[in-house]
Amino acid sequence: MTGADRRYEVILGSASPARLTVLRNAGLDPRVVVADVDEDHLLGTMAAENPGDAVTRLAQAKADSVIATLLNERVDHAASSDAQTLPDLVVLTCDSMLLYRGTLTGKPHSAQVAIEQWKRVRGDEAQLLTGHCVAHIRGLDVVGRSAESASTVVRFASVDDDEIEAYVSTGEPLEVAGAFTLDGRGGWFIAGIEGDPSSVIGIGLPTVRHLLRRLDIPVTSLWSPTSTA
Ligand SMILES: Nc1nc2c(ncn2[C@@H]2O[C@H](COP(=O)(O)OP(=O)(O)OP(=O)(O)O)[C@@H](O)[C@H]2O)c(=O)[nH]1
Repeated sequence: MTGADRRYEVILGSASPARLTVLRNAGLDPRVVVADVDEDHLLGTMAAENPGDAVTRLAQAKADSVIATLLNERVDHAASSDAQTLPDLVVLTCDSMLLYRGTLTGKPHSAQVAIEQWKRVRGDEAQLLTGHCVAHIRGLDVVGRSAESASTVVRFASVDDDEIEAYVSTGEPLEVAGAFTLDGRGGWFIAGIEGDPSSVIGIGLPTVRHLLRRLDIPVTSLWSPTSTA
């Protein structure tokens, strides 16, 4: 049986509504299983790591957490029937951070930090890094894993203080990496990007396609049936 013939269930190991929307708009209908990872603690142990490797390691840690949850589910199921009869699982996890002048930043979490972030980057450019991990589970075994990061140059417009205050007051930038959204109100203030827009929003479609191909899984075999089919 080739990768194109097998039945898969896609698992998005993320609480990110943006990642879910990107995947649904791109033809997948993932089940969400949120990872339980202390990202700040893990990041603290990776100070010396290359930034791209750091976000990839975070994505892999999220994958480890989600895989453990899924295998526990399956072990319970296997007690009552053969786990081999279950569909294969494709697990997707990510971690996004902004790299600016050598410093990685995640979500601001507060208005003050978001305002400071915008006043630093306005009129300048930075890289939005997203680490990706793809894992393939068959029965009770992880039969494949691949991971890599994607980098997109983001050019920030020369926004004025009033625009920054107005944007931050919406609350939108507080819980997104780099304190901006490309596909939301932040879009007014992004002068341009060089690279994959989906990776900026949270999950890079070309990167995931490439990682799936490494596991001999065509992304088209994961697509939901089209309404015209
Ligand atoms: N809508 C939108 N969200 C963005 C953008 N840039 C970053 N984000 C979000 O910022 C968040 C980055 O934080 P992460 O730690 O990678 O992910 P998370 O939201 O904590 O969710 P987990 O995957 O469960 O850790 C993600 O939810 C991204 O989707 C953007 O341009 N648009």
